[in-house]
Amino acid sequence: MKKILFIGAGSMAEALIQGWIKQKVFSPQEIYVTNRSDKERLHFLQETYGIHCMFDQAIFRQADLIILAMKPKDAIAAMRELKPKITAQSAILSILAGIGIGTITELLGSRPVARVMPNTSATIGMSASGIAFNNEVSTAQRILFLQLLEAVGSVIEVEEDQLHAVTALSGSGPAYIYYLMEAFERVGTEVGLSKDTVRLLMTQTLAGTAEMLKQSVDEPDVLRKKVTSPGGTTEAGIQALEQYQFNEAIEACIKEAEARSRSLANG
Ligand SMILES: NC(=O)C1=CN([C@@H]2O[C@H](COP(=O)(O)OP(=O)(O)OC[C@H]3O[C@@H](n4cnc5c(N)ncnc54)[C@H](O)[C@@H]3O)[C@@H](O)[C@H]2O)C=CC1
Ligand SMILES: O=C(O)[C@@H]1CCC=N1
Repeated sequence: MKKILFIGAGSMAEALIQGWIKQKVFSPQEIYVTNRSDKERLHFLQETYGIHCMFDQAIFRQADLIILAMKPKDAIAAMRELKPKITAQSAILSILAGIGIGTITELLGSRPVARVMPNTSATIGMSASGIAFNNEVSTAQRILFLQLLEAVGSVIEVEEDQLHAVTALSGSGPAYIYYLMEAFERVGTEVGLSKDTVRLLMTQTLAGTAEMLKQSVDEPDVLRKKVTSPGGTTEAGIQALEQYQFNEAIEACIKEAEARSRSLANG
């Protein structure tokens, strides 16, 4: 039986735990989770998923895989605390935004490290993840890491430096879409629909356009123009988006998030 140890028990850790249990990648008995001090949170996770939150410190030395899932701002101190507790054999899967593999091996010693940027859609097995490996990761471990992320969504291998852009786009991406949905629901009710009606219409519209983008040979601009009747409603809506600098807003959103990821790397 494997031993998977989460250091950090927040929303992303829970998304992976829930996804991996649901997809039967790991049994609850194989998952151990700890955090800094929030025992109530740990008990919630134990009660909800049947994982271990109270366990012998020996688990740190027996862990086959350690998942770094604390906040970047807490990561350096957390890894300093962790180093004496673990052996050189444990592989690391880090989901820490911004924190480089070099920093991890500096603090935890040379060992196989996979750096992953998933997103919270891992909860329902639909994460979009980017992954990068250091040279210590064997071919077998690389296959295992990719299988772990494929079990909770799509995964693509990138250069480590590209993970800053991955974080800005798909790591943070769900929040941008939720923010968009909040606006649709706010304005949709102002123009006479119930919140539930807007939720149904717009979740289906988002799902449908996502599937169109996956299945169609057309580029997004071609698909957009197929919706935009000259002088019609869509044209009026797009003109309003241009008037309020939609493209500039999206550019700033992604570039600011990418820059923040790089700043997290510098502590
Ligand atoms: N929330 C998201 O959508 C995503 C988050 N991430 C990354 O996942 C990591 C966790 O993010 P969230 O779950 O959102 O944060 P969170 O704030 O919900 O959870 C952070 C966890 O780390 C624990 N922690 C802090 N210091 C610790 C220490 N010294 N030892 C052990 N545990 C410690 C906290 O107790 C808490 O359980 C971050 O590095 C973030 O960049 C990556 C992809 C998506
Ligand atoms: O907001 C954050 O920093 C984390 C990383 C990507 C999504 N959430």
